[in-house]
Amino acid sequence: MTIQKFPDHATLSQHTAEHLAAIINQKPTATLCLASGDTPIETYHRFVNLVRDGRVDVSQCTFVGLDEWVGFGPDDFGSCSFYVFRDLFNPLNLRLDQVHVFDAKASDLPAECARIDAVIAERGGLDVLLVGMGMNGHIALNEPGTPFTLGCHVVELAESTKTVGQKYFEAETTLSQGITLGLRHLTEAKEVILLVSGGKKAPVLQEALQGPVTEQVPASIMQTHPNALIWVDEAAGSLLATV
Ligand SMILES: O=P(O)(O)OC[C@H]1O[C@](O)(CO)[C@@H](O)[C@@H]1O
Repeated sequence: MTIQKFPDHATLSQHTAEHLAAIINQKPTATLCLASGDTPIETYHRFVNLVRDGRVDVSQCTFVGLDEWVGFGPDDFGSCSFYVFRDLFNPLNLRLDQVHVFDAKASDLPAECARIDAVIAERGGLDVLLVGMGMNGHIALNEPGTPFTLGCHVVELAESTKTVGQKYFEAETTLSQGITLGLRHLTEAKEVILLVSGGKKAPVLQEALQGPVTEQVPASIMQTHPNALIWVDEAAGSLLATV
C-alpha cells in the first residue's frame, strides 16, 4: 500500500486521470471498475479530456459499474449509474457492449450479482478498481461487518449511508438496500486506487489505513492489497502519520 498526498482536489484528479490513461495505453483491452460518488467526478471530466485530446483510446476497454441503490437505474437522477453515465460513459461515447452495470431494478437480484461476477471472471478479473470511501469506511456498498470474501451481493444499507446518500438526490429519497461488487473483487483486482478528498473523512481514513485490518472498517482491506494506491488531498490526509 502506498499513500500519496496531493495539495488539492484538482491535482489529485489530474494525476488520477493521467494514471488511468497510462493503464489503458499499456493495456488497451483493460477492464476497469470506476466508482460513482462525488470524489471521482473531476477525475472523470479530466479523463474525458485526455480521450478527446487523443492521449488515450478507450474503444477496446470494458467498464464495470461498482454499485447501485436497489430500485434505481441509469435514468433515475441520483442513482450511481446516472452519474457514471453522465460524467464518463456518455461523454466517452462507449458502445453498449463496453459497459456492464447492475440492473438494480431486476426482479432477481442474486442473478444480477451472478451476471456481474461472471462479466468480471470472463475478463480475467479487474485490471483496475477505483473506489471512494464512505463516511463509515465503506468501500462500494460493502458496509462495516461485511466479510472480505464476498463477491457481488445485495446489502442492507447502514443508516449513515442512507443519510449521506441523500446528497445525490434532488428530493428526500428512501434508500434501503444496495447491490455492489464485493471486497473479493478488490482483493483480486490487479490494482486498486482509493481516492479520498475532504477533511470530514480524515478520521475514518486514519482508522482505515493506520488502525487494525478489520471487517468493521471495510477500507482497512486496502492495507492487505499489494498494489493499493491511496491518493488523498491535504484535508483528507491531515491525520495520517508521516505522510
Ligand atoms: O465520493 P463520495 O460521494 O463521498 O462517495 C463515497 C462512496 O460512497 C458511495 O457512493 C456509496 O455510498 C460509493 O460508491 C462511493 O465510492
